[in-house]
Amino acid sequence: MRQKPLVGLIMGSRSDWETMKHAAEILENFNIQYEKKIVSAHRTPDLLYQYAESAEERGLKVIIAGAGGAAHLPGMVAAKTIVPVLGVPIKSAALNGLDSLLSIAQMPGGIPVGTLAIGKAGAKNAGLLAVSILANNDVSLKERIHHFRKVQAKEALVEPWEN
Ligand SMILES: Nc1c(C(=O)O)ncn1[C@@H]1O[C@H](COP(=O)(O)O)[C@@H](O)[C@H]1O
Repeated sequence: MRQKPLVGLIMGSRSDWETMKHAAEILENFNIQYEKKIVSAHRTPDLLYQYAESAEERGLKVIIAGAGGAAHLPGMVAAKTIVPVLGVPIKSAALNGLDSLLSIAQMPGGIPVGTLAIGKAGAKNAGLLAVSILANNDVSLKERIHHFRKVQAKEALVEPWEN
């Protein structure tokens, strides 16, 4: 039987997938059950409400939301659920993602969104943060994160003149 998704990976547009696929890659590498979906506060507001309102009872533990420009998606999702929301600012063409970053980060007190860096690194880190949150209740996942960090540290020291 397929397990229920623990992480919801959503994005405002299909054009965000190039960035958000880096979060998906992390979730897949750690073998986390997740679902992915295009949801937009602007273009599909009813779907957004439905998605956010049902997230908790559907068993989602973390939502990763990527959006660019007037990036209202993460904040609006957070307004409608108590499931933790991690926001990924997509690098926009007009303002290089600074618009996305500020739209996601500058939430009013009371409705938190954990904001990551702009673009690929932010998406990757959102995936890793979701894994860390889930690992609080999963010892074997914790061990795998420790292993990931060890491998990463080793790789960081590979010198460019080595072959
Ligand atoms: N920021 C939002 C929201 C939202 O916040 O709900 N919905 C779409 N968008 C963003 O519009 C940008 C351009 O979208 P298109 O490429 O589809 O024109 C995308 O980065 C998307 O996240």
